[in-house]
Amino acid sequence: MTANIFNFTISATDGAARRGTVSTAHGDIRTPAFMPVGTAATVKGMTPEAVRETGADILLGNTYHLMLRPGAERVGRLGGLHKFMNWERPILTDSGGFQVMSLNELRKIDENGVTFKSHIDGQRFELTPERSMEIQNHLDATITMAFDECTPYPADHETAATSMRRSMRWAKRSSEAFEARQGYGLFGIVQGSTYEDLRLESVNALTDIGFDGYAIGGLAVGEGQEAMFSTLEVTTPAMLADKPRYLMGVGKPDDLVGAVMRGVDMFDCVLPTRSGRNAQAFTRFGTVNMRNARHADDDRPLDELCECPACRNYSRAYLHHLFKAKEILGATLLTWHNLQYYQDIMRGMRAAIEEGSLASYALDFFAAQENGDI
Ligand SMILES: O=c1[nH]cnc2cc3nc(NCc4cccs4)[nH]c3cc12
Ligand SMILES: [Zn+2]
Repeated sequence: MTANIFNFTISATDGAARRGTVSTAHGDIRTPAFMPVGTAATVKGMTPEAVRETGADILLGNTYHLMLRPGAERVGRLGGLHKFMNWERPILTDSGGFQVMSLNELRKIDENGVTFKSHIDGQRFELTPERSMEIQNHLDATITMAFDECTPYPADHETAATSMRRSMRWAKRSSEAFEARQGYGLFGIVQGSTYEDLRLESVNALTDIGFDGYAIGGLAVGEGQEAMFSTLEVTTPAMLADKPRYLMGVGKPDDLVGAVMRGVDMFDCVLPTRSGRNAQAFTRFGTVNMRNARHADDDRPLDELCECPACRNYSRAYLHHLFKAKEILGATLLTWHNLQYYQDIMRGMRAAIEEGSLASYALDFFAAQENGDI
């Protein structure tokens, strides 16, 4: 049922992990949640119905791509992203800043925002906190992300402080420009690189502004899992306990389990979809490259225990053939499998938190990843 207010309720906890529900104008999100990435208003190779069948409650859309093509105002005129891509459940859109900085060489950043040239037609664009809020409003995003700067990694303390403080000024401008609507939310983004004092300063600055949820940015940028986890260990305990926590751009299956155990509720990552198109399968026993010749005569399914269409109806030999022949069906089937496997991990953790058995879930998970037969 669609709520008319944006709300987060926690139904169980297990250590630092939380089992919750985010209720929104477009339906509920069961947390811990994984958001498939739908960059250009599509989860590549998947229909929205198929994405729903994997168990996803919410998708991510990219402001940078959509503002360039087909254009934010055009999507707005056509009824917004939900109608445009036929996904009526929650959609979170990012603010565009991260992708301008990571995808576009022809960009300039200053206190006001970022200016850049389109990689499609060379047209000049400007992204500011105010323009980003306007674009995400045209897209009719259920959850809007504040406009921030992801501090490059590594960064010395002074650089990280300067970058984080600019993002906090942009967070304030984002909050002031955001058009609040019943059932819609605005999330702030914590920065501060891997410095505990800066992370705490950023959490406090965002808490003072007041957001519907809080993302942890500036991670999954090459710092490695140990530094990511130690940064989470100092950051999540300082964040409001009754608001959703979203770790941006994460991650591999073991990142998800470790981050949920450290208090994270929401995730997005291109890995399951991008790897699926590149013949890499994520399974409970580890990753499998379906282009490897050893699969050519293997009549077994990818994973006997998986209920996705790829594992129910096809063999490894067939998947191997599809990738060798560069058939589109290979990308579709393996994308479906990877997304369903990611949702199975989230389902497993949601159930484990409800039972108070997340620690043993994690032990079994890591053991199978280590010595499974793949
Ligand atoms: O601080 C951030 N602010 C706003 N968006 C982000 C997205 C992010 N995505 C990753 N990692 C996944 C990656 C995707 C492409 C290159 S790295 N880390 C991220 C950090 C941020
Ligand atoms: Zn499967």
